[in-house]
Amino acid sequence: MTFDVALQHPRPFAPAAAAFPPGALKSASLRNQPGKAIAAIALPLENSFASLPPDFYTRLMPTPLPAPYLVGISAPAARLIGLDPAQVDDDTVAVLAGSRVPERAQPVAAVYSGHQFGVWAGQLGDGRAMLLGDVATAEGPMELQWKGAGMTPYSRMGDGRAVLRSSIREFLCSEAMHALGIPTTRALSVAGSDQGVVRETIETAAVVIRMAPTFIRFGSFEHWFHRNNEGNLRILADYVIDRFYPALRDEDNPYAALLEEVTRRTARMIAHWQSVGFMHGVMNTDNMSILGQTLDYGPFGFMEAFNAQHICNHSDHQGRYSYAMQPQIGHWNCYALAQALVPLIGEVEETQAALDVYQGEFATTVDRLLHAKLGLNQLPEQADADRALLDSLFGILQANHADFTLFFRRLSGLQAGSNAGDEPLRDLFIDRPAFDAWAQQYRTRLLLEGSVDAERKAAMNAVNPKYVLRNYLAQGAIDKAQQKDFSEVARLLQVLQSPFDEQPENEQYAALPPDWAAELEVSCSS
Ligand SMILES: Nc1ncnc2c1ncn2[C@@H]1O[C@H](COP(=O)(O)OP(=O)(O)OP(=O)(O)O)[C@@H](O)[C@H]1O
Ligand SMILES: [Mg+2]
Repeated sequence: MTFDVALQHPRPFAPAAAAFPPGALKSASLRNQPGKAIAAIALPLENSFASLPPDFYTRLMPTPLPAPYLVGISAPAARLIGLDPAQVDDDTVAVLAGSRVPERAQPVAAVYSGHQFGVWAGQLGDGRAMLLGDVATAEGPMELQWKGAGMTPYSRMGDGRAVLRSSIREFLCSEAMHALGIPTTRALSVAGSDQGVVRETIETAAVVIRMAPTFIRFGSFEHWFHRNNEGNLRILADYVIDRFYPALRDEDNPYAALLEEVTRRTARMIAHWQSVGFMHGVMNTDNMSILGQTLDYGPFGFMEAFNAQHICNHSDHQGRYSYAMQPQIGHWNCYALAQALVPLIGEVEETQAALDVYQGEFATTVDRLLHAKLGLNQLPEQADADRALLDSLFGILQANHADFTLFFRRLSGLQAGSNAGDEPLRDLFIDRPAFDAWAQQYRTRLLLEGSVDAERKAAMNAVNPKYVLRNYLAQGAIDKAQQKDFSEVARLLQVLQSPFDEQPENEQYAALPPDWAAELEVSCSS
């Protein structure tokens, strides 16, 4: 399938405003009363983000949840920040829940704006997320953020809380995506409480601790652009460049270089999503990380029965964020960021040039990833024929609604010289002759490059996951957790942390969804 990344721009670039009013925005006032800081765990926290002027955030304290308990912890994420996952005592759980604040924490909620479903939404901000600070790790400074820790000045109509259901989903998927090698924010933990939270029904509250070098979003830049505050726009861009993209400082126009690099990373991230069938569900510009990491796991889904038009977000009536649309929307979102950076870049042409790298970067990455999924080398003279081979593959996957993950995993077992081992693959298709015809083309292509079955199988199994977070698996863990049995959260996490391994004892986690899960719908409610 060729992904179409041509897009309708929201509007032409506006010229940079001649002058910006100084200090256009005062930071929102603090609504939460500061609580008492208690050294529950001795995290050596700094807060680099809080060194920005106060316009960028509000200092505040989380609202404690009563009697918190641990629902899940990611051992690798814990070790990354120097925590021993086996030593989680009550004080630590209280910190993970936002019920206690580490002594060195300087909690802040950040302001941002954004485009939601293609429409300018104005000011949003961390309505339920709060940054504790950052910790030095082997991978560089890592910010820790509570999600669901109470109201902030940016909560608007919301209650500042997150429910157990959505928190488990975010926790599991963050770590699953990381294990798949896809750029993403991480998740350290989920802590729950019996405190009720009103959604469609009454659910219970939970807090996830997320980790990322920064949670700055495209919408953080759009915020200052739309307020005509070039001073703060520049402060934010300089902060991001100096801290996260220091090599760009030496470029002739560091702001254009920033846009180009973020555009490239975004294109690559979305190419990775397409390659594993991940659908984000809410690709609003306030959910786009300035680091090109997957951010905000709400109504996401992994493709099961293949349908390029699949919409994983029950509330997305137009299908704006369907699987097939994701590449275009990634470009659209970069456009919104570009618009916000025009005042710093100066030249509209230079801005456009930085944005124009998107299609090429996406196409190159997706082509590389799809070749790897098929176990094929990229041969220049075969480029057109390979495109046709991929087009016909996606055509039969679509026509047969074949399971995306199982197809690619089983494909590694196909033999180049014989159809003797085809049955598990053929079984995924209703139209078996269509599969046979495609398999014959594929075999011809394998033989052309002298592909060796065993080598190809090993290489394909290293890129085609066996285990992804299917909605029904997440739901099974959630159902048990809602009965206070957290064992399935732990087990599923463990399975998903090695998605490419065979794990014979966990075969059932690679199975097709049961009938009851076919109509499972995921809403924005979280
Ligand atoms: N329960 C809530 N209480 C307060 N604000 C909320 C709540 N749910 C969402 N928001 C806010 O609504 C806006 C858009 O919500 P969205 O679902 O994209 O974000 P989120 O899931 O809360 O957070 P994040 O993007 O940090 O993962 C954000 O400003 C978010 O903080
Ligand atoms: Mg969000």
